[in-house]
Amino acid sequence: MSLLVKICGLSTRETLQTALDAGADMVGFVFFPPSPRHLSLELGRDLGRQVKQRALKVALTVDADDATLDNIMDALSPDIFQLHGKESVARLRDIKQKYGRPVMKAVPVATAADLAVLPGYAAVADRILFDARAPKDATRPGGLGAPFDWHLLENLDLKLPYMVSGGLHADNVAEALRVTGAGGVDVSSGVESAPGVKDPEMIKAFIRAARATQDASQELSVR
Ligand SMILES: O=C(O)c1ccccc1N[C@@H]1O[C@H](COP(=O)(O)O)[C@@H](O)[C@H]1O
Repeated sequence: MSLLVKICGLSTRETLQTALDAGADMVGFVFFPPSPRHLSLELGRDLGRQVKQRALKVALTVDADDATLDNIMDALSPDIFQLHGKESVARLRDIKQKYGRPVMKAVPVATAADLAVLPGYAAVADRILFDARAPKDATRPGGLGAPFDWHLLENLDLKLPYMVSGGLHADNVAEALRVTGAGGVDVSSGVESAPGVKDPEMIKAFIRAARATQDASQELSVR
């Protein structure tokens, strides 16, 4: 299966276009006011139209209530919800049922014990996103540019597609993929020049570096 590359936290027409032209499979839009990447519904609507089905639109939310999700559905009509808070398995089930969209559950990782939640989520989620666990005093549960110990995923037996995120950038994405065996990668801070400010060249470099790992493994498999 081909590698999925997600560029998250896009907030301008220019950088969204860069991500689309560079071949991002998923483009992420953050609806979480404390984030420097938070989008208004109006901007979400505008950027969503620009995607024109060239990539999957991902709505990132954190413990959002139904009223918030209703508004995001109306503005962006996301292809996937990325649930990055403490949403329960029951809440995932409700969201899937009410909105008819797949859900990608972010699982914060700091130690092996953090993986104990997987059987519960795996029964309902469509995809898992492993991210570094944020420090207790962080203002947001992700998008902090911090990696986790990828070796914790080395012997993972998960019958569900999964992606990895947290502190990825063009120079470490190949190693993250090699160690974790993930089917996709997600980046925000690693393609920014400052929090919330995406850099077109860094976006292109990240996608190139991720795709290069895929090209290398395809080359090996035909030998
Ligand atoms: O991007 C944010 O501001 C954000 C806010 C709240 C939850 C998650 C957020 N971002 C996601 O966090 C991971 C890791 O990001 P980074 O590359 O380390 O900056 C990624 O999945 C983002 O989608």
